[in-house]
Order: sequence, then C-alpha cells, then structure tokens
Amino acid sequence: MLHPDIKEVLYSEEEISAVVKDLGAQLTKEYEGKNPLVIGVLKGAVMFMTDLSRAMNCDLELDFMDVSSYGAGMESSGDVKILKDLDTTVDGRDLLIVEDIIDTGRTLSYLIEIFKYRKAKSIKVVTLMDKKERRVVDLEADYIGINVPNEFVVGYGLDFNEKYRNLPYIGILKTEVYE
Ligand SMILES: O=P(O)(O)OC[C@H]1O[C@H](OP(=O)(O)OP(=O)(O)O)[C@H](O)[C@@H]1O
Ligand code: HPA
Ligand SMILES: [Mg+2]
Repeated sequence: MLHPDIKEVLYSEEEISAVVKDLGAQLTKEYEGKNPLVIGVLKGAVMFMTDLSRAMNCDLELDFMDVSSYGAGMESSGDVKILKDLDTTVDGRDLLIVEDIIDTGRTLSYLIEIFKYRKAKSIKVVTLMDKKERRVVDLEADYIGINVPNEFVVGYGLDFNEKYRNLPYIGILKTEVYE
C-alpha cells in the first residue's frame, strides 16, 4: 500500500531490484580477483549497500562511514562532518564508496579527499541515484543506477527528517508534508 505522504512512486521495488542486480554484475567484473573494501555512507546507503553487496559475486569487505552535511532539513549546509569513521585502514586498499544519492556532490568530494590522503590504492564510486542538476562540486560517479529529476525523493534508505527510509520503493513527497 502506498504511504499517504507519497505523491508519486518514481521507482518500484522491482525496478530498483533490477538496477541493483545490473550494477552488481558490473562490479563483479570490476573487482574480479580483488578484495575491495566496500564503504557504505550512513544512513541513506544502507538498503542499497546490503542489496548491492549480495549482487556482487566476488570477495569483499564491508565497512561504514557516517558523515553529515544536511542536518534535519532538505538543504545541504555545505559543512561536512565525520560522525563515525571507518574501522578499517584504507592504505593500499581498493575502495568502493556506496552512496544512495549524489546531490550537490559535497559529501562525496569530502570522502574522496579523505581516502586519497589516507593513501587508498584505488577509489571508485557507485551511486543508486544521481541528481546531476543540483551539483555544486564537479564530480562524476563511476557507476550510476538511475538519473533522477530535481525532486526531493524518499524511500529505500532516503529520508525526510529521518522518516520514510523503510519504504521499499523510491517516491516523491507530497509538498504539504514539508511546507
Ligand atoms: O551530494 P550531497 O549534497 O552531499 O548529498 C548526498 C548525501 O546526502 C544524503 O545524506 P545525509 O547527509 O542527509 O545523511 P543520511 O544518509 O543519514 O540521510 C545522502 O544520503 C548522501 O549521502
Ligand atoms: O532527494 C533527496 N532525498 C533525501 N535525501 C537527500 N539528500 C540529498 N538529496 C536527497
Ligand atoms: Mg538524508
């Protein structure tokens, strides 16, 4: 049943699943014979990361990083902070950063800078969604699932005020919910 706050479903559970399987197959090839450290950016990427890693048929390790630039609202503050760091040393490792969405690009550019400084061997980025229209930092993911329009989307990990992360689909909120 559709959540009453959702105006429109952009991507159904089935559509997301097909996109994730396709990305998993591409990444299986990318990391054949390697042991990448797959880094999920909390909390939005959690659903995508758990499904994507199961679609990757290669050896890998999982870790998480929590950074914040948004606070509670819909606008990025531009000031990125580390809330939880990795448990793993990245020196000499092949890193795959997993994002649910790239918007301004600030979160990712910050993470990439940190991992370069920490001497990662390689850094690739996979994002389920890319909202290119909103970019303020010049940055392109290596693997993109879906190009999304400039709308605030929720579900499958993405929130508004911490709500809607558990919706199995990706949808657009009704304007009266946030106005
Ligand atoms: O490209 P940007 O403008 O930096 O935006 C993208 C980031 O913002 C969201 O996370 P948020 O900081 O809201 O935390 P959350 O994942 O816990 O919701 C999203 O999950 C990305 O990580
Ligand atoms: O469209 C979005 N929805 C939820 N969180 C987000 N963080 C950046 N863009 C979005
Ligand atoms: Mg968020």
